[in-house]
Amino acid sequence: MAINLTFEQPTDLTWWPSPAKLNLFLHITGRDQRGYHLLQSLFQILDFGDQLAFEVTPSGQIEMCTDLDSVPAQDNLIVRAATLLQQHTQCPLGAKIWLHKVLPMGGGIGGGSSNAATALLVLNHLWKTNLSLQQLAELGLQLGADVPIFVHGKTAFAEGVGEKITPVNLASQIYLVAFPNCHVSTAEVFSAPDLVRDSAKIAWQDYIFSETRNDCQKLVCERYPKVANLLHDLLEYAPSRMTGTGACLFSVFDNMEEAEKVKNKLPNDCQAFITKGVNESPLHAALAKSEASLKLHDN
Ligand SMILES: C[C@@](CO)(OP(=O)(O)O)[C@H](O)COP(=O)(O)OP(=O)(O)OC[C@H]1O[C@@H](n2ccc(N)nc2=O)[C@H](O)[C@@H]1O
Ligand SMILES: Nc1ncnc2c1ncn2[C@@H]1O[C@H](COP(=O)(O)OP(=O)(O)O)[C@@H](O)[C@H]1O
Repeated sequence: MAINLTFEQPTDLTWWPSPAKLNLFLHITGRDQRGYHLLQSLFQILDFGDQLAFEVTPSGQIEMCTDLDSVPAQDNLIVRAATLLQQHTQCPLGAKIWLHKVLPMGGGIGGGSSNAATALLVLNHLWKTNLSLQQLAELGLQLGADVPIFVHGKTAFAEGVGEKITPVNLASQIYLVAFPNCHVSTAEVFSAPDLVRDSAKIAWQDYIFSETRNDCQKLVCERYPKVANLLHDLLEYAPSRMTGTGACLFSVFDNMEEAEKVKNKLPNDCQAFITKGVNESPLHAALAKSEASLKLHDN
């Protein structure tokens, strides 16, 4: 059973990264038999995100410690990921899991999916359940289309509903990510009759930011004036676009100073952060370090 415990941050546990992503472009190229939208998208992993801490317990219980009141424990993607891994591997162990949330939820920056991937990867490590990245990605796909991207932990070109992944190396750029203080439901966007669904397929090698789009952006801007207004402001300063099905927007910069100047001009009620794009998830770097140190201790 999953329960929410009082939020008390541990001081002596390792905090594991759970990074955000951007969709540098998002083209809708059709639909599959279920009606799900077939996409082409460039997922950029960011060096910024939530953090999770884990304590392995012998009880078999999954316990969530968070002040995130809006999501009941049993619906939390972290608990769902832990339970899925536990059931799939018949692992008798449990875990107490702390979440330090900084990413806006339902903003198209993948916070929930990333949290699920961090839970799968770290518990697989701590419980020694030894599933491969591919097996974890397949489990993760049951929780959400973007979970496999975060499990593989590479900036990547994705097709299908996000499960066909080709890692790509992008030059690191600086991103200002801004949340227009409104939530856009993915289901609402994908059920809109006037959504563009017939973009021509491209080869990712041909990717140039200015020649790609987010096919959901026009529709979201028409329905959500807050998104349209913030995008209008950002476009005055830098190349800018919506990520995922919104509502977050991002602007691309060559350096932190320029990004900082624009961030300072944003309205006060607009949550925003500046970070750099990375080709490998900070979680994978942390896991590699931890596994290497375990091997050192074993020898
Ligand atoms: C389009 C992306 C790009 O990153 O948007 P964001 O969620 O990040 O904004 C994601 O792949 C979103 O995937 P995910 O976040 O798992 O979608 P869900 O919330 O499960 O989808 C809600 C509903 O949207 C529809 N849906 C979702 C994904 C998809 N490729 N086609 C769809 O038609 C389905 O009806 C689904 O029931
Ligand atoms: N650990 C979690 N973090 C964020 N959202 C979660 C979590 N668990 C469940 N959810 C639910 O998933 C939804 C989508 O979250 P998120 O991944 O942050 O958005 P998006 O897919 O738009 O990037 C949230 O609105 C929330 O109801």
